[in-house]
Amino acid sequence: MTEILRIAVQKSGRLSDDSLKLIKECGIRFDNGAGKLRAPAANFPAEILFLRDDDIPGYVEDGVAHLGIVGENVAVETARDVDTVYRLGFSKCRLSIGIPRGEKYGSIKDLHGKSIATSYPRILGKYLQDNEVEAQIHEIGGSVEIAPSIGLAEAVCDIVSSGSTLLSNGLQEVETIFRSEAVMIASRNLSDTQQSHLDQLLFRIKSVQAAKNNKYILLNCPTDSVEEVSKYLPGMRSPTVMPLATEGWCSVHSVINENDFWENIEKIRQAGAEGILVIPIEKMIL
Ligand SMILES: Nc1ncnc2c1ncn2[C@@H]1O[C@H](COP(=O)(O)OP(=O)(O)OP(=O)(O)O)[C@@H](O)[C@H]1O
Ligand SMILES: O=P(O)(O)OC[C@H]1O[C@H](OP(=O)(O)OP(=O)(O)O)[C@H](O)[C@@H]1O
Ligand SMILES: [Mg+2]
Repeated sequence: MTEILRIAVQKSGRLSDDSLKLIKECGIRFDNGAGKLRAPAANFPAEILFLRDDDIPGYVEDGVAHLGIVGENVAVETARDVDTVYRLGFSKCRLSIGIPRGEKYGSIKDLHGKSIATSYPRILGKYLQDNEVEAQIHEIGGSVEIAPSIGLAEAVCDIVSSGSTLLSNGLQEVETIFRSEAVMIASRNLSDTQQSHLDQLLFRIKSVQAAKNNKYILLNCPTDSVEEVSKYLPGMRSPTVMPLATEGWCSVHSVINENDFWENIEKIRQAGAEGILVIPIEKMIL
């Protein structure tokens, strides 16, 4: 068995750019020249395969690819025997039911006896079954939102992000049945060596994501305020505090989480901080 990791990514589509960016941010270099469907990594025991996203779970199940990056919607719909090893946080979208705009909608029960066009018959079928609704599922490969306007079905179930595709096809979103983001899936029969390569890769991904979720912050504050300011800047262990040349003032350095950023910045300012600088972090090793 080959000991390198074959990582399958979408060749061209919504997942492609972010998947390749993530691999590159993990320090893995490869040459993906135009039209190339396989690219060996120069500095990691891996090879990148460029495939149709729907095919990726099957390749990973068969062990032809060892890892894959797909939307969770595809991972669940294809129902292959693979492990979801990491949620990657990009390509967030939802699978929703849409009906012609202006039509009345009370609950999913309203779809009883109707026909619904979708590329996700398994996820939709389970949702309908769980809600004891009997509807006719009409499976189509794409351009699903066109279905009601050409008389193919009375409702649709497709991916929604901004909602603009539904809107421009005269549809309204009435029910969200699944929330998705890109996930990394892995084959269930990796060798010990491949598992250790995967552990290394996941460690790098976590470091990249931690860096994205945090900022490095530097500020000046009166020495008397250091304790109050530090309450909002726990940092990785505790903030670094250094005296300024101006007596009675300090410089405080720390890390601040993106989610708490605006709320904490306001409190830090009220505590007397000034000259606040916020700098992106490239990697963060936890
Ligand atoms: N509008 C969107 N916003 C965010 N994520 C999306 C959006 N549309 C799709 N996705 C996510 O990206 C994945 C790939 O979408 P894309 O439209 O590129 O697939 P595709 O047309 O089936 O591609 P392929 O040609 O590889 O089969 C989807 O399975 C979903 O997880
Ligand atoms: O809510 P929105 O922001 O409009 O996004 C939803 C649309 O995005 C996807 O299609 P995509 O544009 O990737 O084209 P495709 O149908 O060729 O895959 C999806 O199939 C929807 O049609
Ligand atoms: Mg596809």
